[in-house]
Amino acid sequence: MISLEGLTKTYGETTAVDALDLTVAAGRVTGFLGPNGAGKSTTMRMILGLDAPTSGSALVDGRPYADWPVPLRKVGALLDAKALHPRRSARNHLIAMARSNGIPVSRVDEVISIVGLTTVERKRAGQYSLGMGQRLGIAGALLGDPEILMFDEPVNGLDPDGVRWVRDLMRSLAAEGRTVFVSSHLMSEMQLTADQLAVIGRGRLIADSPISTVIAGSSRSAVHARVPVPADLAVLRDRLAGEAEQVETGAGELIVTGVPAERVGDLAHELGIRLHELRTKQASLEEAYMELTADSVEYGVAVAS
Ligand SMILES: Nc1ncnc2c1ncn2[C@@H]1O[C@H](COP(=O)(O)OP(=O)(O)OP(=O)(O)O)[C@@H](O)[C@H]1O
Repeated sequence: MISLEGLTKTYGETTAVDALDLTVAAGRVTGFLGPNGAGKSTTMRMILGLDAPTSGSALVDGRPYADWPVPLRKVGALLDAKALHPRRSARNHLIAMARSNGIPVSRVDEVISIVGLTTVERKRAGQYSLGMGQRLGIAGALLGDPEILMFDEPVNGLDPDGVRWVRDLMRSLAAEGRTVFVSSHLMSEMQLTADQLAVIGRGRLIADSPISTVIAGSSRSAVHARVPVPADLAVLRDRLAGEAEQVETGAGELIVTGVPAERVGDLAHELGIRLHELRTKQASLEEAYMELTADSVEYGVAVAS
């Protein structure tokens, strides 16, 4: 488990992370989302003790990362896949990491095989493609067989096969009961990978909810009710107007937000109105995310109105 309490980091005038309270639980994948510059990497760096908080705390299983006797066995992280010695082979890089953390070299062979780098393990890291570097970074994160894993943009540069592999890996790590905390800008991928979402903007927490709640909360998630008799459509619309967030009338249908399909169905039944279709159209995570962060985008492009 990762616990952030009042976590704050300022760099001069910039508040990168602003009084963040967040618990990242074990046994699920928590997606860490937010626009560029929102403070995701800074938060992850503070969890690993690479940056000191200005105030507040970041604890892993109740203690600061550096207080664990062998931190790499507690938390494995991929923060910057390019932070490698270019002349060192993947194998030697991992052996050096293993030795300095008291991890047996046999584990190096295991993780190289898990990430699929066996055929290139003796090649210098400087000659690796972006995707191979990501795989090596993930191997480093897995080296200590840690309970907690953090990945900053792990699918950057991976081909579709690699993206799927990372998704399956994260799901299986969480299924083993580990804490998986992963940042990404790829919403379609997060929708397939994460159980829980922590969304930040300008260093502040915007949402901390199951992914289904984030999607259900979007105004793009709506109930569509097809009503064959126009007079009935108007009656049902007027009845819903009092309790729905929004009721729009389309061609022979009502589009209702803020009221579940069950309620629309029950009301139609009470009013003796026939429905030919009643369905919930879910927003995509991308749509929900764009709404949530609309006020927090710092580096957006001005749109002509
Ligand atoms: N070492 C530093 N010195 C000064 N400012 C910094 C430093 N590190 C980060 N910042 C600033 O802190 C803010 C948060 O940056 P951070 O890299 O944590 O955001 P992020 O959410 O990871 O962004 P991205 O999605 O673009 O990677 C930004 O305004 C950034 O410019």
